[in-house]
Amino acid sequence: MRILTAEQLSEADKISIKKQQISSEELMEKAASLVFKEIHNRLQTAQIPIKIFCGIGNNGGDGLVVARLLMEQAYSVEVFIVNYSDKRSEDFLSNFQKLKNLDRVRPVLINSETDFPEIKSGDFIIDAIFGIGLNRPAEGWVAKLIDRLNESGAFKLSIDMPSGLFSDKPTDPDSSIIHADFTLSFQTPKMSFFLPESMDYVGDFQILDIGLDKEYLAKLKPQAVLVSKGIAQSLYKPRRKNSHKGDYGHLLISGGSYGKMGSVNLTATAALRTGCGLCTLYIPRCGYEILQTNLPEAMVLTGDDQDFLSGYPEDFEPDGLCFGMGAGTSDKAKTALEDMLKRTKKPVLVDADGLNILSENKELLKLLPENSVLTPHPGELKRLIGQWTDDFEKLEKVKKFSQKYKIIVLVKGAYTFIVNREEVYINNSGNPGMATAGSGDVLSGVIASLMVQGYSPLSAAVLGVYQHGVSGDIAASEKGYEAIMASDIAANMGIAFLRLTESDEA
Ligand SMILES: NC(=O)C1=CN([C@@H]2O[C@H](COP(=O)(O)OP(=O)(O)OC[C@H]3O[C@@H](n4cnc5c(N)ncnc54)[C@H](O)[C@@H]3O)[C@@H](O)[C@H]2O)[C@@H](O)CC1
Ligand SMILES: Nc1ncnc2c1ncn2[C@@H]1O[C@H](COP(=O)(O)OP(=O)(O)O)[C@@H](O)[C@H]1O
Ligand SMILES: [K+]
Repeated sequence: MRILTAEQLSEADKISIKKQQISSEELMEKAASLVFKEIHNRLQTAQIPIKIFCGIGNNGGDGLVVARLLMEQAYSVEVFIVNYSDKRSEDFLSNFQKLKNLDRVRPVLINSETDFPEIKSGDFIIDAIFGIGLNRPAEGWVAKLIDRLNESGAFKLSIDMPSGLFSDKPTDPDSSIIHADFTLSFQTPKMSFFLPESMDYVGDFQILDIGLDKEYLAKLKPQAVLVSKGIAQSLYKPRRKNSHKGDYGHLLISGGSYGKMGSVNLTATAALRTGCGLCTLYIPRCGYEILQTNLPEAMVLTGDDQDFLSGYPEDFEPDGLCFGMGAGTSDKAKTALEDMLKRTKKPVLVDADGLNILSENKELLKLLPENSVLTPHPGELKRLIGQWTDDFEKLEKVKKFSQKYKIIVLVKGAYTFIVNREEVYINNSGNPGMATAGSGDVLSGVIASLMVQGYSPLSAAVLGVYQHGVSGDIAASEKGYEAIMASDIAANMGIAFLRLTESDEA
């Protein structure tokens, strides 16, 4: 699914109306009917008090259509017009008239704080105040109304956008924004749904296909692409019957230090569970017995130092390299990274302390082979690219950084962003149970394993992040969020690949 801006979407509305020879009112009726169906499916005519707050633009128009359709099914509906301006949109006005014609309803105009209705925690609120037309933060009594709705404890369903939230630019966190429990959004998800600063306003969300012109939408340059199972399936390369371990690549994982050998174990386990043919670990001496005992499938080479990573194995030509987990940032580890980068022309994956070493020694960034993959979490990212003022600026900085060094950069989080120059992918699989020590180490193993199996670094990153999340979701369904350990994410990778190749009907 492609993420488009408010501007692109309103242009697409216009083009679709023209091409499909329908009126904008008909498009609104269609869009709002989809919202109504979702509500009706869930409520099944339950007589809970529904309070619909409508602005005076087209988002408000949607709310009016939903109100009418709910009333036709004998729901208990009260409609409030958030009358902040007299510049009502045409489609708002015609739907306002249609609603008044029902004569079972008297929409209440809210013109100031004194008109606010009482809102009880058992109410069901439909928020149709502002949609993608928001052009400044909510102010005055409208802001107070939003605050009041938030404080009410009532369930809040937002149409298209939580009111007060911008779709594709930063929103001032001190402004008033609906804290939706659920958002039903039209045609495509919006960028702010995925950014850590704004995702909490959206609640769970669902996208409703309102039938905008597919041909036109396909031509638009998206802000980002949401990674779906379909995309992951299109990247997947099935294993051939006529193949042997040499066909699936030899990965060298370099990391670890005294007390942190577990990270290498996790990365290597994940890499082997993701199908690389051979896996060699390059580690400090203290890890030799640990890893040879724990993971017989991996081969182990050690450097000269007992506790820290040092040097780089002589006469060794793996198909790909993964550096950094548990490595520490000692001078020896820095030299180990430098030696590795000087010896390889193939894209590498750098994670964890490898990233911290790059942050402290920026000259090493120039040694990264083209299309190398960096996998920072926000803390590591900050050290690499510097502070940002908001999530949109962060994304722009990451794009520039990716362009400058010709590399692929992940921004890990609840939604992981995969940035390849101007191109952005957003991953939607995974769950909060994965916020646990070592799950990033597992991710590195998964991506690096795919890289040595002949996937391009970008495909490996997109498919790897998606599969990592699916594997975490399988672990969550078996164990619950709290009990997930990083090793469970690695352990479920096989099932995640089985799921990937299953058709959805199955
Ligand atoms: N035919 C269409 O264009 C369709 C539009 N749809 C709905 O239309 C919405 C967009 O409608 P609009 O463009 O009318 O905009 P909105 O309804 O989102 O906002 C209403 C108007 O309020 C004004 N405004 C913005 N920020 C404000 C603020 N902080 N305080 C006071 N006034 C402010 C703006 O002038 C804006 O046009 C979408 O989110 C969606 O819900 C859907 O019905 C699908 C079809
Ligand atoms: N709330 C969440 N929802 C989905 N995925 C998450 C969540 N929290 C963390 N993750 C995933 O878990 C991994 C954590 O990586 P990282 O912070 O590097 O952990 P560690 O350093 O302990 O290995 C990332 O891939 C991230 O996307
Ligand atoms: K809204």
